[in-house]
Amino acid sequence: IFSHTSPEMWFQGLFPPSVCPANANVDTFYGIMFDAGSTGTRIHIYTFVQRSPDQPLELEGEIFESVKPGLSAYVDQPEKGAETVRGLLEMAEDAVPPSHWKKTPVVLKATAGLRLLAEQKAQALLSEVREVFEESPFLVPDNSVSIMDGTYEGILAWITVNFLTGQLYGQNQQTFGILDLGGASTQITFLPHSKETLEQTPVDFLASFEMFNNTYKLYTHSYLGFGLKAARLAALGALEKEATDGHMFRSSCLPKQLEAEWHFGGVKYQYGGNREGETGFEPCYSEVLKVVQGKLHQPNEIHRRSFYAFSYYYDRAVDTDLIDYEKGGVLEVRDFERKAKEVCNNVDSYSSASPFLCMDLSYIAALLKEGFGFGDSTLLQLTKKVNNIETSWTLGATFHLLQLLGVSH
Ligand SMILES: O=c1[nH]cnc2c1ncn2[C@@H]1O[C@H](COP(=O)(O)OP(=O)(O)O)[C@@H](O)[C@H]1O
Ligand SMILES: [Ca+2]
Repeated sequence: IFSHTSPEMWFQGLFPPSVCPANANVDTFYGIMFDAGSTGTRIHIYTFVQRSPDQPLELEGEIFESVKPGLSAYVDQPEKGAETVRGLLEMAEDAVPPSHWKKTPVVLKATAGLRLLAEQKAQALLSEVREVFEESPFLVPDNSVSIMDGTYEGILAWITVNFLTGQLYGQNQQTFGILDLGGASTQITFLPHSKETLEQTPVDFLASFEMFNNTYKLYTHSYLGFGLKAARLAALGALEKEATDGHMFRSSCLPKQLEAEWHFGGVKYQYGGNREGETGFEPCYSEVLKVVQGKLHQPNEIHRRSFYAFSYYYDRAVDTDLIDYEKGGVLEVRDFERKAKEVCNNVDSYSSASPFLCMDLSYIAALLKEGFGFGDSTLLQLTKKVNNIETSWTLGATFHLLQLLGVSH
């Protein structure tokens, strides 16, 4: 059982915690969770305190670091890929006191980038990472390096957000749905209230689990290939083609005169603007529409639920000044479309930021509206951190891990 106290409250006493006599029994626990995403690898080192043996663990803080590119970029150099993990793990040796190393678990879960690789290549990468873990001074549980099922990605991120916003304990639980837009996959997760949703939803979109003495039945799905970067390739038509080498993929979403190269998942792509043809929002939107139209399940109930959105929803909103990088903010779905029009109809003046900005914003608008079926005026809470903790599935995964290891109940 966990509870979350905001950091401000811990320092209300007269004494800092370390010298306060009442804290003499406080136990500290650490948990190390790696997120091997399609665009980068990240380490989350969580600190928990337990004030007395019968009290729940409290989340005290997080240390976060990341490297790019992700493991899948090292598809043919697994050892080099594992070295990036070693570098991050060395940070954990500084963050966790040596006396705690042996009982601090370290786990890595890979998401869509590795799901898309050939099984053998993905396993080679994971086995190199396993060796790095075994050489470390930390506790390496069984199955500590794996590819995570997309269903868990959504559930665990939902747990993180609702835990951090205080919706999983106490009275007045009003949970939030979550929208995560990664590089290679995207997740939608919420707690349905209506019987119709449960009846009209394919069974593999529903997941039951128990936590904090409650049973939850969530609507959740991970769409592989619908992350922002995978969507770029789909819009460019680069996924249908067998041989990408030497072929120039053109799009009306890109600056007319642009010609460039791009590496993703270990493959090189050449792409460019529509030199002869049209550019701008209208033709671009119809390109990205083809990527999502009719391909996603549209639960009616999303119109009546509130959603937190993060990852690339957040990053692209920051890039176009829709929200502040530190503070985040609340947006309407239509704000993404409005920005997409602005950027796409002026694509040359924005291309220094990223030549893909018009395509990315158009895709986000299309995904939300035509993919999931959100209305123009649906409000989205854009958030990167809550109480200074990253909104990532990694916290939910760490809870689950500590529970399995019997550190908490
Ligand atoms: O801890 C985090 N907090 C917030 N955003 C994160 C965190 N880790 C990754 N992201 C975001 O996730 C996006 C990249 O997706 P990722 O590389 O995880 O692809 P995938 O989920 O498809 O494997 C980026 O927008 C990045 O900012
Ligand atoms: Ca991710």
